[in-house]
Amino acid sequence: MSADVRPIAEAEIREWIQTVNTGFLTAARVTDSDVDLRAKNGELARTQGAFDTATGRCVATFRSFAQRLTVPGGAAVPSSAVTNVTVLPTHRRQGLLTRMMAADLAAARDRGDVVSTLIAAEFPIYGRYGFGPGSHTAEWEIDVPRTGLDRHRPVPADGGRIDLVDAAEARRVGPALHERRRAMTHGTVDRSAYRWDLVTGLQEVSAQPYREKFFAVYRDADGEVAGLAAYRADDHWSDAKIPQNTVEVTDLIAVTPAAERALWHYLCSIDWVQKVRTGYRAPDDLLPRFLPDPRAARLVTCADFLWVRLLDVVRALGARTYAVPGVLVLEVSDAAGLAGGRYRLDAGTGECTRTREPADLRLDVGSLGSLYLGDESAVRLAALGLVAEERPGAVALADAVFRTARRPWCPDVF
Ligand SMILES: CC(=O)SCCNC(=O)CCNC(=O)[C@H](O)C(C)(C)COP(=O)(O)OP(=O)(O)OC[C@H]1O[C@@H](n2cnc3c(N)ncnc32)[C@H](O)[C@@H]1OP(=O)(O)O
Repeated sequence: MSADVRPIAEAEIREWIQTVNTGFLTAARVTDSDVDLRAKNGELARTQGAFDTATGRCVATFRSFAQRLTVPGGAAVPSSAVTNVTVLPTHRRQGLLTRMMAADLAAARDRGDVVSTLIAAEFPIYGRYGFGPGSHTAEWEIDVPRTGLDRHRPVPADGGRIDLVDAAEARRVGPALHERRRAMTHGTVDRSAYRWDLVTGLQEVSAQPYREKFFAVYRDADGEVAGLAAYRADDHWSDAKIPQNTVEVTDLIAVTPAAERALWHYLCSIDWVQKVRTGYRAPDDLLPRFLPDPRAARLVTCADFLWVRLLDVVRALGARTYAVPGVLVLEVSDAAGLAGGRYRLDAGTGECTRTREPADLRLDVGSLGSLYLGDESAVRLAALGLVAEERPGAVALADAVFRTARRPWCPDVF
């Protein structure tokens, strides 16, 4: 079967969304509102489709959009975020994703994007295109009675206060809070106005119907908003008429540890609630240690999350800061020919340049993507045979240079 791969036209949006829904195993029918939202919020030039040459039908989809990724030290680099990747089951393993990805990465590099990012549906898909797992995510289930928290005193002890607000108020205060957190958390990406509309129910797409939530805002002792939690609860009672509700947290944005602590305490203090599912958090989240008994928080998910593909090594490595000084010469291989070469990183000055000096380490661009945000250990990659040491001590130095005290975290799904 042959297919043409190209950006879609406006008249093809409906069929393109239907293909996304089918590829993601969602039977939802595409509505006029879905089409309008995609037309307003997607750049058609960056929205690719593959069209079967025999039938003319859209059989594969791919989209990228402009994003900002916070790197260690707090700078934000321009990223091309990849999403809505699907190939119909009838057309898989014929190279369609490979063609769409090649076109998108080349365009992103030509545009001047420093990295490309995505959240992989399955681990084995994207390594071949030069992406590496750059951050991880974790989820806990809290056994509330076991926490040891005093659930009869949910009011913050630090002079702050918590108020329940409606979705419109959450939509109003949320973006500034999210931006503050993005600037202080490497691995975080910006959240668009469109996404804010979706998570607060102001807009809805048929493939992901909105379910009502509660929103709690934390204000510190000075009255400044420093945290927001969005959550839902189910309605379970035992035969003995004992409430056994579970709270599912969909978002908890805090810009101070005090706000974070107060919101978790609040969520664990709601009458009837026996369990709290935290939603995706940082793998080194403070949460378990906020509880008098941290074992009450059982880790239920720990997996790779944000994948990073370096497109411009000089700008990428030059944008972040490093834990310790040191000079490393990296020989980076890139099968796609986009970012390969030999680079000299001076971690003391933060400068990265192309060089002809002998290499200290050899690695491929995906492994550099795994090191980039500070999550992965060079020592571990060397043990796996993914980093080769050309100068004794270079692996240990790379480990010290690249890693960060707190692990990167991307709270947003895109
Ligand atoms: C960022 C996001 O949107 S993540 C969402 C990804 N989409 C999904 O998971 C939806 C369901 N899956 C699909 O739609 C498709 O299988 C895709 C998009 C993952 C792959 O599309 P395809 O057109 O089949 O990929 P393509 O033919 O270009 O495959 C290239 C290579 O990757 C391999 N590959 C592709 N998908 C997978 C997979 N899921 N697991 C393991 N290997 C895979 C292929 O076997 C092939 O390897 P080969 O060259 O050694 O034969």
